[in-house]
Amino acid sequence: MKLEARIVQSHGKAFIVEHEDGRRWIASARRKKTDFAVGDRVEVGVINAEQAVIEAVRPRASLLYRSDAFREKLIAANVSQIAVVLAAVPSFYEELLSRCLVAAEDAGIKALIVLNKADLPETEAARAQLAPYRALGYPMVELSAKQSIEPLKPYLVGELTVFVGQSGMGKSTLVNALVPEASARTGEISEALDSGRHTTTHATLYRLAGGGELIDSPGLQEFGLRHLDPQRLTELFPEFRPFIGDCRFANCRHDREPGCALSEALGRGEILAQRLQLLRKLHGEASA
Ligand SMILES: Nc1nc2c(ncn2[C@@H]2O[C@H](COP(=O)(O)OP(=O)(O)OP(=O)(O)O)[C@@H](O)[C@H]2O)c(=O)[nH]1
Ligand SMILES: [Zn+2]
Repeated sequence: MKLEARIVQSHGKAFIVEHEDGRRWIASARRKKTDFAVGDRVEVGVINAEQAVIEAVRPRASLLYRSDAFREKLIAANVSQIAVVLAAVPSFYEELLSRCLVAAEDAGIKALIVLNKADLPETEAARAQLAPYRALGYPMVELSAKQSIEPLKPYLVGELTVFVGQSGMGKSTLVNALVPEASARTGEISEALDSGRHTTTHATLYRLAGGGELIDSPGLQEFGLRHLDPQRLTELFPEFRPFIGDCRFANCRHDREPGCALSEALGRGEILAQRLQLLRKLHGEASA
C-alpha cells in the first residue's frame, strides 16, 4: 500500500513518517539513499503497522542544508522560516548568525532572531551587537524562555519554523516551553530507534497549539555554505544588493581589487566590516 506522508523525525538513516490521519511508521529509504530531511513530503510503501519504506520525495518548497569540504547535511525541508536562537551568555558567534541569515536568503525563507535569556544583565550588550541586523530588516524577539515565551508565539503562527542555535543558547528550554510534550512526546517509536540502532535524533517536527509548526534541530557550531553559487553570493546580503554591478571588475571578489564598490562602501562606513569579511570568506570557501 502506498501513502503520502511527512517526515517528522530524522535519525540520520531512519525516519519517522506521519500520515495526515496521524498514523506513524518507522521508515527507511530504498537502497542507501538517505538525503531526506524533516519536513519532507514523501511517498511511502507501508510494510506493516510499524514499518514503511520511503519511495519518493515530493518537490520541496525550500531546503536548508549545510556543507563542508566532505559532505552535505540536510537541516530541514519545506520550512518557511528559520529562527536563530541566541543569548548573551555563553557568548554567541556573530558569524554563525550571519551564515544562518545568508542560508535563509538563499533558501528564500524568512529569518527571525530570537534573543533568549533576556533576564540576564549581559543582554543589553547583545542587543546593541544585534542592532545592525535589525536595521537590515531581520525581526528580533527578546524573551526569557525560563519566564515566558509569549512574545515569540505571534511569529510562529502559520509558519513552519526551524529552530537553530549553538549549544547553550537555551533552544531546548525554549522548545520545551513551546511544546510541553516535546521531551516526552518523541515516544516509544523513537526510543526504540535510538536504543536499538545507537542513532541520535537529528531533528523533530512539532505542531504548536496556537497554529504553526516547529522543527527542533540539533545544536549547531558550524554552518558550512560551500554549496552556494559564487555568482549569487552578493545577493544573499540584502544591504550589498544596491552595489551589485558597481565594481570595476565584473568578477570582483570584493577583496583587494581596485574600484571595488563594496570596499569603498566599507571605507565610507556604509556596510559592516564583519559582513564583508563573511562575503569574502564565502567566496573563498565556494571556490576552494
Ligand atoms: N538565565 C536564563 N537561562 C536560561 C534561559 N533559557 C535557558 N537557560 C539556561 O541555559 C542553559 C542552556 O539551556 P538549554 O535549553 O539546555 O540549551 P540548548 O541551547 O538546548 O543547548 P544544548 O542542550 O547544549 O544543545 C541551561 O542552563 C538553561 O537553564 C533563560 O531564559 N534565562
Ligand atoms: Zn567588488
